[in-house]
Parts: sequence; structure tokens; C-alpha cells
Amino acid sequence: MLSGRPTNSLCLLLEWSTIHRDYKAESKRCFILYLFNNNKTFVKTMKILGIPVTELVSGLGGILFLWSAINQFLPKKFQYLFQKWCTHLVCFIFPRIYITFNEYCEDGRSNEAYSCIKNYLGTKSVKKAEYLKAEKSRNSKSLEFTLDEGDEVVDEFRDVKITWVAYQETIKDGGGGGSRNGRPFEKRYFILKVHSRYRDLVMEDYMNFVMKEGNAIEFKNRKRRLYTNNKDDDFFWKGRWSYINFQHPATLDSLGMDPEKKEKILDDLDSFKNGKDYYKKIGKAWKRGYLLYGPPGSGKSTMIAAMANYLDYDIYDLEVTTVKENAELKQLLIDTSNKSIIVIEDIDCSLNLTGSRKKNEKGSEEEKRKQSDETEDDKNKSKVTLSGLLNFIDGIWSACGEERVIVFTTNHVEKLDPALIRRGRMDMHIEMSYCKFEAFKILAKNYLGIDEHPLFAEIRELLEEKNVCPCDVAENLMPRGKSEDHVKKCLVRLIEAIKATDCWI
Ligand SMILES: Nc1ncnc2c1ncn2[C@@H]1O[C@H](COP(=O)(O)OP(=O)(O)OP(=O)(O)O)[C@@H](O)[C@H]1O
Repeated sequence: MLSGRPTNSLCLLLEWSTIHRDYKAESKRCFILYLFNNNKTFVKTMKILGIPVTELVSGLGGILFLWSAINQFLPKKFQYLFQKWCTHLVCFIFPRIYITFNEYCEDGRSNEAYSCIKNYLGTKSVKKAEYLKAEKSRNSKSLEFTLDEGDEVVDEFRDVKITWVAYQETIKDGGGGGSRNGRPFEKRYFILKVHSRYRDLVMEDYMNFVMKEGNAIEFKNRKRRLYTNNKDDDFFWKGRWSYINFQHPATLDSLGMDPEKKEKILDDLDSFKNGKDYYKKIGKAWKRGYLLYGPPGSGKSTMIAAMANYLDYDIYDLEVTTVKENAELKQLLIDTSNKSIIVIEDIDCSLNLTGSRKKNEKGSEEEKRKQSDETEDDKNKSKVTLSGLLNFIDGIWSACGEERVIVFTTNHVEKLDPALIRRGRMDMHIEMSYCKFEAFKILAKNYLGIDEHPLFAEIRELLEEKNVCPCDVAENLMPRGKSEDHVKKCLVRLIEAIKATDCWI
């Protein structure tokens, strides 16, 4: 509509329902009028509603000058009333709603909505905003971009334009937010502006969309964590759990196991991860239990790390023996987050689960007699019962979150109470077995970078006769070397080791 270089010093945004026919009547809504410092000819001749622009601008300037002069003499109360009246007038001409999202809630806690919006606008502003802020928090993997103070970005949702502005101000008296103790602080907030006719759309669909997207961005950008319920002062604390950043290189690809079995596990994990609607439809909490069993060194812990990497979940490593009672177990469960794997390793050693449930919970007469002779040591022992653990897995409290995986590992599956591992609780039983030839080939590829070797035939025969754990195989294939000689040396060493074991199939 108008062309020419915009000035830096004067930029007027005028919104008219109609404009003068001389200046393209088809453009009836909002337009931006750039005025030039040097009074360009066409600005001089331009008219709006029949009034020359130059006159309009000088008129506006006059009004502003008059207003500031009157302002000096008007009592504060009248100034306030006048401003209020002007705001109402503007709102009447351009009806809009304004929603403020503060960084902190009234009670001083951080506002989840604010961080979701910040994440969401970060991705938008990278493409659109002129001024950006970049920061990297301890818990994020990469740089996060956010809108700088006073900058705005226009988002579009179902053809509706929504404007976001970032604000920051220093509050000197430390008010607003319980934890400030009167100290000055930076108040940050976003304001959303939209035409009032889209109120419902924005408050429901759009805000739900922004929250969902913001959460997803935060989840993707976060560093994963490994939590433990053991008290460790070197770790960070979150509720009843302490944690460190989780970095484990294990992947399902690098795990030495039967490829068919691995494929089944992958399919199962995929259908779990994408199963939100399915679980909702069948009325079941969105969680899944895996029981990993097999001899020591068969890769159970490695499998958990690989699963966490595959699903992009945090891990909660639960040490049941340090949990005092069932109520504490419940609290720990409540403190876990969604999209996580809760692990109880060596479950057979964690509790006395070998006996029948009845006996464990109610106790025989003899046990009751023993209880009265309890020593101080006994008092510190975990009083978690099998029933408490069963409730932990699939009681009513287990449904308080979603997208949770529970993994038990054991070297002695036969020792476990059938109730603990029945399908529905432990949905998939995965045997982590001794190393077979197919699993060996995966390890040889990973550790030595080879697919074939003349010594493979002998190794295949030996693995059909003897039980060798993948950890022993892996140990003999290390360290990595590229030369033919080195590969041969490793394979020969492995052959000797297999021959030396007396664990026949
Ligand atoms: N199937 C496997 N594939 C690749 N590496 C393996 C496998 N099994 C074991 N390893 C290697 O052996 C080491 C020990 O494995 P891991 O701790 O996972 O075994 P585990 O079954 O959990 O043992 P435990 O029952 O004693 O806890 C790991 O460092 C891992 O690299």
C-alpha cells in the first residue's frame, strides 16, 4: 500500500474501519503508516478521511502537548479517571482481551503455565522475533531462546492472530510472591492479546495447545535423570528422591541378545509409548511392567538403560530395603514423574517374597512371638510387605500418573511369589539368557567391528555346548583394536575362556 524506507523515529499504527477512497479502498482494516523524517512529497499529499496526514500528525502532536500540560495541573485522581476512560474508549473501538501470565504464582511457587509459554514462544520467536534472549539451564541439553523484554511475537492458530509480549519489571518493595521477604526482584510475565471475539477459542483450545507444546519442548530439551531413594548428599534432591543426570550409552541395538526377542521388545515398547488412546479406551492405567530374569551378567541392567534411552524416560532406582513401610513406598510412588521407568533390581533379595502372601502379611503365631523379641536392628529393617508392593505396582495409587514403566530384575525367577509377577502386573517376562551365537555376533560387531571370521564356526559350536554369560563374552572382546591380529587374539582368548568353563548346557 505504501512504499519507501520506514523511519526509525516515527512509526504510527492506525486502525480505521474505512479509509479514504483515494488510498485503495480495498484495504479496509489495519495498516501501518510509516512516516518519513524528511517530509516526503507523498506523505505531504496523503489524506486520511479527507484530512491531510501532515495536519493529522500536527493535530495529534498538539493534543499530546496539551494533554501533558493539563496533566501537570490535574489532581492524581482525575488523571487516573481520565486514563481509565481512555482505556475503555480504546477497548470499545478495538475490543481485545489481555491475559497476563506471571512467572510466579501469588504463593511464590513458579507458574507452570509461564514456563510452558516460554518454551513454546521460544520456538516461535526464533523464527519471528527481532530481539531474543538465549540461556542454558543446568537441566537442559541445549540453548533455549526466549523473547526479550518488550518484544512481541504474533502467533497464528486456526487463522486467528494472537499477539504475545514479554515484559520484565523490577519490583522494589518485594511484594507479590510469598518467598520474597520484602527484597526487590525481577517480575517477568507474558501478556496475550487477541480480539475479544476469539475469547473462548483462545482460553480453551489455544491455551491447551500451547501447554501441550510447551511441555513437549521442555521434555525434549531436558537432561534425563537417574533417581534413587537412598539418601546421598552428593546428589540433587527432588521430593523424596535424589538424582544425578543420567548418561548411559547402552542402546537396544548394541545389546547382545536374540534378534527376534529384541524385535518383540521393541514392538512392545513402541505400542506402549504410542498407546495413550488405547489405554484410555480399555480403561487401564497407562503403565507397563517388565520382568527381566536371567543369570548374573546377562545384561538386565544394561537392558534397563537401553529401554530408558529408547523411550527417552527418567529412571527411578528404588531400593526397597531402605523403605521403612508401605506408606513410605506409596509416597515414593507419588513423587515419581510421568514418562519414567521405576526399577527394583534383584527383587528376590529386596523382600522376603518366597513364602505365601498370607503368611507374610498376617504372620504365623511363631512370627508374632518373634516380633515381641525384636532388637533395635530389627526395628530399622524394612517393614514393606508383599501386599504393599502389589499395591505399589497396580493399586489405586499407581494410576496417579501416566506413561510409567515398572521393571523388576531377578536372578531367581522361581523364588518369586506368583502374584507379584502374574501377567497384568509384570506384563512381559523377558529372559536374559546365556550368550547364544546370534547374540555373540552382535557383540563381535560392536566390540570388534566384524561380521564374519573363520573362527566364528568354532565359537558357534562351543556356544551350543556351554553356558557363557554375555558379560564374559564382552570382556574377552575388549579392548578394541583394528588390526587382523588383534581381532584374532580376542577371538582365540574367547575360545579358550569358553573351553575353560564347566557350565555345560
Ligand atoms: N546382553 C548383553 N549385551 C551387551 N553387553 C552385555 C550384555 N550382558 C552383559 N553385558 C555387559 O556386561 C556388563 C554387566 O552387565 P549387566 O550389569 O547389565 O548384567 P546384569 O544381568 O544386570 O547382572 P546382575 O544380575 O549381576 O546385576 C555390562 O557392562 C555390559 O556391558
